[in-house]
Amino acid sequence: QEALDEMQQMQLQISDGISRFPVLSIFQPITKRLLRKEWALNVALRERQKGLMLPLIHARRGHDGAQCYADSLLELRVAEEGGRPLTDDEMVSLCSEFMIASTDTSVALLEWIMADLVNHPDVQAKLYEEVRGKPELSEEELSGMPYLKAIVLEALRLHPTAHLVFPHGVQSDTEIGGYMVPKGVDINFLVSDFGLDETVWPAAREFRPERFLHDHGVDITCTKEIKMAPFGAGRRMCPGYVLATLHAEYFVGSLVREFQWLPPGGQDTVDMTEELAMAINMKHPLRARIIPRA
Ligand code: HEM
Repeated sequence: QEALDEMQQMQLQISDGISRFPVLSIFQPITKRLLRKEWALNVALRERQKGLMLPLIHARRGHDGAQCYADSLLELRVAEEGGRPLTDDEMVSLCSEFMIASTDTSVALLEWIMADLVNHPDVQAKLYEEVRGKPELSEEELSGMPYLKAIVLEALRLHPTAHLVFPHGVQSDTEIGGYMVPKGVDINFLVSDFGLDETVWPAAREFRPERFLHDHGVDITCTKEIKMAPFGAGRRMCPGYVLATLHAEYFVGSLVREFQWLPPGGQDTVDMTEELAMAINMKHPLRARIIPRA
C-alpha cells in the first residue's frame, strides 16, 4: 500500500510538472541550461519513478494467470529494430503515460458530467427515470440506456478533457484544408473546437443530450467523418475510449440512481469555468448538495 501511495503522489507531481512546464519538452539543449532547477527536479523524479516501477514490472516475468499491461510490454518486440525488446526506460514511460492518460481524463469527465446534471435538474430527473430500479448497471443494462449514453456523449462534446491531442507526425507531403503540410513536421488539432462548431451542432454551447437521441450516427472514432473528436483520431486515437465511456456511464448512472444532486446552499448553479491542467479540469471543483434517494 505504501508503494501505491508513493506512486500516486509521484504520478501527480509528474502530471503537474508536464502541465506547468511544457516548455521543458521542447528545445531541450536550451531549456536544460536555462531552467536548471526544474531539470534537476525532473531528473530526480524520473529516477524515483524508475525505482518504484521497475521492480513491479520485472516481478511480472514468468507470471502465470491473467495478463496485465506490464506483461504485454515485457512480451513486445520492436519489429522495425531487429525484434529487440523494450528498454526499461520505454516500459516506465509507457506505464506512466497509461496511468496519466487514463485517470486524469476519466475523473475530469465524471466531474463535468455531474456538474452538468446539477445545473440541469430536468436532465437529471429524466436520467433518474431511466436508471431507477436497476441495481447492477451491468454492461448489458447500460447498452439499453439511450439517455445515459446521450448525456455522456454530450459531455464529451462540450467538455472534451483534452483540448489538443498528442502531436502527430506527418509521414508524407499532404494537403489539409488547402494548406500544404510537408513530410516530417509535427501537427496538432484543437479537437475541443470541433464539438463547438455551430454549423454542425446547433446551440453548440448548450447542454442538450437530446441531440444524441435524434442523431445516433455520431462517429466517435472519426473513421467516417469528424464531428467531434474527444478521443483523437487515426492510429494514435485513445485506445481506452470504450472503457472510458463505459466507466462514465456506470458511475454517472450509479451516482444518480443513489443520490439527488443539487447546487450547494445559497447557489442556483455551479460555476463551469475551465482550468488547464493535465486534463481540462473544473476551475472550482464541484461542490454539490447530495441527498440520498428514498
Ligand atoms: C474520458 C476519458 C478519456 C479521454 C477524454 C481520453 C482522450 C485521449 C486523447 C485525446 C488522446 C490522444 C489521441 C490522439 O493523439 O489522437 C488519448 C491517448 C491515450 N489514451 Fe485516452 N482518454 C480517456 C481515457 C483513457 C483510458 C481509460 C485509457 C486506458 C485505459 C486511456 C489510454 C490512453 C493512452 C495509452 C493514450 C496514448 C495513445 C498513444 O500514445 O498512441 N485513455 N486519450
